Amino acid sequence: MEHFKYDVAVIGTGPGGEGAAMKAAKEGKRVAVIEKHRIGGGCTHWGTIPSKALRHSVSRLIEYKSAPLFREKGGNISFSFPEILRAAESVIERQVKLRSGFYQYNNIDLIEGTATFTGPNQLTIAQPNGANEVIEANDFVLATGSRPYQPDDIDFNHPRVYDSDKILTLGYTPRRVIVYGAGVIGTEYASIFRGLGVKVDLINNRDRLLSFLDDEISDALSYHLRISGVVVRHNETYDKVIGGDDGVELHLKSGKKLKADIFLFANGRTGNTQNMGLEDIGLHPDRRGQLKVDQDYRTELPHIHAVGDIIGYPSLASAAYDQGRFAASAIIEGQCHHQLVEDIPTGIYTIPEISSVGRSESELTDAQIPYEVGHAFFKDLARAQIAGQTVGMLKLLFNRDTKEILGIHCFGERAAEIVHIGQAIMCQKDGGNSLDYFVNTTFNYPTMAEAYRVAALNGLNRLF
Ligand SMILES: Cc1cc2nc3c(=O)[nH]c(=O)nc-3n(C[C@H](O)[C@H](O)[C@H](O)COP(=O)(O)OP(=O)(O)OC[C@H]3O[C@@H](n4cnc5c(N)ncnc54)[C@H](O)[C@@H]3O)c2cc1C
Ligand SMILES: NC(=O)c1ccc[n+]([C@@H]2O[C@H](COP(=O)([O-])OP(=O)(O)OC[C@H]3O[C@@H](n4cnc5c(N)ncnc54)[C@H](O)[C@@H]3O)[C@@H](O)[C@H]2O)c1
Repeated sequence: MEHFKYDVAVIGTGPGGEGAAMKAAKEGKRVAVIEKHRIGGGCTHWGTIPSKALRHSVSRLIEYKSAPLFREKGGNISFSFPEILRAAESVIERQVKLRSGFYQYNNIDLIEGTATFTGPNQLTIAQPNGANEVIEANDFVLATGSRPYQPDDIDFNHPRVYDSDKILTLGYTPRRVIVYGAGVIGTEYASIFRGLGVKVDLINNRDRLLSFLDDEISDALSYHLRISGVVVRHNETYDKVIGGDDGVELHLKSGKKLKADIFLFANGRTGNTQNMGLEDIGLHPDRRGQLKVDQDYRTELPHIHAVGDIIGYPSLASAAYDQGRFAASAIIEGQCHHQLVEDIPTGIYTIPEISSVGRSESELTDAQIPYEVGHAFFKDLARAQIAGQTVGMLKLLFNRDTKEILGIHCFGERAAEIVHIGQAIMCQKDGGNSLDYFVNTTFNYPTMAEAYRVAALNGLNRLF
């Protein structure tokens, strides 16, 4: 039987799938995209977008409560978790509408259903109406994302036990939450719940928070989470989680016991590669559901590419979109002419927000690179004082001989935006990457960007 044949079939409409589909369609390929849920992927529905929208509502609430002008007027504003969820849902709907349009305008066939390989060049798509559609394609891009890792010994069906997907169904504001896992997801959700006034225990199975960050930034996060009221416990591992009618108990291997209204497990993710017939065509995901790819995002089968969370690091929406485009260009041109930037920026939406690009102090010390440090504290910037956002710091690490910027580390309001100013200078070639830029340029005043001038001068003053 003849099946409909495409040049490229993309599975998943998260950032990875979207990047691949758009690039292939723009280059004139006949493209099909298969999605089992709704357009936008985990990024829009369970990951980046909802968590950032929740965090935005909470940080505005904190800002309102701490602004002297509003405090003088009185009025005790508070939000429930379902209320901030509703605000997030409205963003999700706008994203779905926007992204659906992209597929339509670019004449991409969108097929609703779950895709399984039934041959090296064939997909069978189980559709919601029970029908199966079979399509064939010359090339494939797998962009099926990831899901929360769920260890077998924790009962995620218990109504008080949540992961980062299920938490988006929580219908009330708990009084007390245990967040297990102090990676990016755990620390972001700890900030969200604490900002709502919920008592939070954050359990970390390592010895510091987000150890990939510069130590000073990681210490600042610990300090600010702690003074906001989050109880952070390091070097702990769960022994068992017991869900009851009136609460959930966490028993730690160290012998400690904690009780809360809900338990949020946020410790790791697994790639969505199961039940896709991959093994039948010769592709074998590892124990975390991830696939290996080469520099052109090709799996072991050269006509099947994989991007985004299913290939592991960096597992970011930002990177997944680029990877999708690169994979499509490899299909079209035979190889990728671009790669992800070497220094992938980090944007962590805790309260305070964190962002960095480039190397940390300990990495530079280990590499024996002679660097110097320039600091700017938000409390000393006019714009931060006006905005009442005085918690934060920008730190520039630069080569003391060449003044080349080696690392930018920031925490505080809008850190994830601020870091990109420095990133643009850092990636200049032929001497363009120099601290001097920030001293010799004129900044708008008052701005947060001015932090670069302050930090650069601070650093230069340390040279002798
Ligand atoms: C709580 C949380 C917060 C995050 N915050 C950030 C952040 O602030 N910044 C950032 O850059 N990244 C963030 N991330 C990571 C980011 O969301 C992911 O890296 C990104 O979504 C990965 O994109 P993707 O295209 O690989 O997959 P996804 O966005 O997960 O999309 C995969 C899609 O494939 C579909 N699919 C799966 N299997 C099939 C199948 N067999 N057939 C058809 N369709 C299928 C799924 O339904 C889904 O729609 C966060 C993640 C989480 C969980
Ligand atoms: N602001 C952001 O950029 C942002 C926010 C949230 C999440 N994310 C992305 O989501 C990813 C997941 O975050 P996280 O906080 O859950 O985890 P994490 O990456 O910090 O990992 C937590 C721990 O779980 C382990 N682990 C991971 N997957 C596992 C698996 N399948 N089985 C067993 N152990 C596993 C890891 O080794 C680690 O010890 C991050 O890597 C990040 O890229 C990004």
